[in-house]
Amino acid sequence: MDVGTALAGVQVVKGAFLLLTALALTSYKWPVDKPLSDSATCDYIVIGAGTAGSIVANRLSEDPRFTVCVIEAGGDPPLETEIPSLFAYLPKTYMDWNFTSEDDGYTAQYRQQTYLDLPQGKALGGSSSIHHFYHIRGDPKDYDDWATATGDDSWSWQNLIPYFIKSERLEDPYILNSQSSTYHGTNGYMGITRESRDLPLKYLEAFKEMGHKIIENVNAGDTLGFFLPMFTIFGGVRQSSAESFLSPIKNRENLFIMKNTLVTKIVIDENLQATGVECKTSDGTSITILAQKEIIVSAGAFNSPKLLMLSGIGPKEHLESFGISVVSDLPVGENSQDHMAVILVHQLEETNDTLTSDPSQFPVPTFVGFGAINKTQSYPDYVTLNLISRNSPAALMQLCSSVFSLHENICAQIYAAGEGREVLFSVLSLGRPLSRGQVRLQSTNPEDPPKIYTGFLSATLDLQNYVDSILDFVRVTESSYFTGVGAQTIYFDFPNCSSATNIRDYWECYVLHMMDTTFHYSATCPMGTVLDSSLKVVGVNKLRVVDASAMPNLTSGNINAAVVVLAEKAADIIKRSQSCE
Ligand SMILES: Cc1cc2nc3c(=O)[nH]c(=O)nc-3n(C[C@H](O)[C@H](O)[C@H](O)COP(=O)(O)OP(=O)(O)OC[C@H]3O[C@@H](n4cnc5c(N)ncnc54)[C@H](O)[C@@H]3O)c2cc1C
Repeated sequence: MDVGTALAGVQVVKGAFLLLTALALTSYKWPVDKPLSDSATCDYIVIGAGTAGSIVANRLSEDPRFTVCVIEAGGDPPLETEIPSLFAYLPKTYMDWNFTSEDDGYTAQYRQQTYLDLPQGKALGGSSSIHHFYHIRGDPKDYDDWATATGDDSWSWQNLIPYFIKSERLEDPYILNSQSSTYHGTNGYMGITRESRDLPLKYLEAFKEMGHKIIENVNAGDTLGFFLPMFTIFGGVRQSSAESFLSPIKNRENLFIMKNTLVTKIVIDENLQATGVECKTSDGTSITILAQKEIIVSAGAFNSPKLLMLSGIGPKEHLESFGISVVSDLPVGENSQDHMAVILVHQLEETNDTLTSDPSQFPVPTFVGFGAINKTQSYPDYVTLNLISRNSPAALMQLCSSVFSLHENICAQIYAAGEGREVLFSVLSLGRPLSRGQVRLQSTNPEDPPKIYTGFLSATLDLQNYVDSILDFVRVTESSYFTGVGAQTIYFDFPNCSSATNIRDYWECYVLHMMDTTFHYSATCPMGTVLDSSLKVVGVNKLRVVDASAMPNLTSGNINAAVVVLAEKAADIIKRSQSCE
């Protein structure tokens, strides 16, 4: 099979899903569309019903005295978003904003196109309706650094634990009977389960032999080691924020969700107070909705800074270059962070068995590792998500070319490696990269995408840290299991790397060829500079940002759990400020 055939197969399945979507099989689950008329007034307006927006809308509408209006650019998530094994079919569809990175002369230079696809969800649930289910809170240091950046200790790991607990409904007898059960909730809205297949266990032992710990519960604060991850899957169904936080409250009378409606501008009056939003409805009509109390921007790490900038909040020079009057001169869009992925592939034992896929589970057995380069350190430098394939070259091809978009020559080599073999497909990222990107306006047209500069490897130390992390990770080939089955690291044949004279040079070159995103866009409107520690936009009243853009820094590992905890705490802050009025 070649990449073209693999992608054509994916397109056929996507086409079939599109036909199914017309039947609206799952529409009964979601809140009905409640279109608002021009000049309608709500107490709270929430822009975007993604991971964060759905949570904020749920918590604020718990108080029946207040009306909460949610304006979401996308529609209902279709059936295929619910089924865990189908995640590879969700990007590059109408549920995706289909953003791409700018060609910065460095990112993705060795791909067919010199940009990266940056999928982001456009539906109720936002990116949690298309994400990959890993539920990993990150390291305590990540949150303690939030507390330092904001000068507010309530953002520390210890002080956020009650919010993690509040959101969760964990179903895992082993963890719930262990000492770390106190870190988990069993009554929250968001169902959580854990990898239960045995296949990853031999890998955990192999990494243990190399000096890594096997961690029982990475979400309890001790992160350095390898472990079976938790997932936002429950009862075989995706636990998007829409499924978890909106579906159960779809009949609340004070909750108004307007779907397929794009917010184009935040209206800010002469007293620097946010008073409403301009939007374009599904039939193209422009209307204004007014907010009595507050506006909460939860449009995600690319669209939130774009919307602020279109509304006059952002770097003065940049806004003025588009003729936008400056309301508050802030470094919006300047601290963009993401986990750059490097794909590593190991070929293991021969096998004719193919794993039977259970649609209700994460598609393949998986394990995760947090490693440190400096072995005396107590927090991780790198994170690896590891997927196991057995005699399934087509599944590997889908990962390579559809989930990620690597060069077709590389995908062809991965396909060949997977025929009749077990393969370990690993996604390695620095937990806390130093590189920073930027989000900028392309134009003043709200329908144009923003310009996104990933900034990957712009901090030169990151490249060295990737190489050190890879060298630490691939030591596993010396373990008994790997040597026993004659495992091989796949050293791809990159023409540009032929001049590498030593292994470090080769891995440097490798990183440049095998880079992609892990979809953890964040920190573009961070607390500490753009926002204060209660997520209020500096210099503007009645306006907060609550989503991945509000993080001062990335958390190690996948970030959905961090966005959830941020939104839970934000809702509490807003409710408390209400009761003080
Ligand atoms: C492909 C993919 C895989 C991922 N895998 C994982 C994983 O396995 N584990 C993990 O922890 N994290 C994962 N993530 C990351 C995680 O899902 C996101 O970080 C998280 O969902 C971001 O939440 P958010 O609230 O900031 O934004 P989003 O959830 O993206 O929500 C933003 C919402 O705002 C809406 N919106 C935007 N602009 C406007 C506008 N102008 N008007 C109206 N509505 C608007 C959008 O349509 C969207 O619904 C993944 C992400 C992607 C894309």
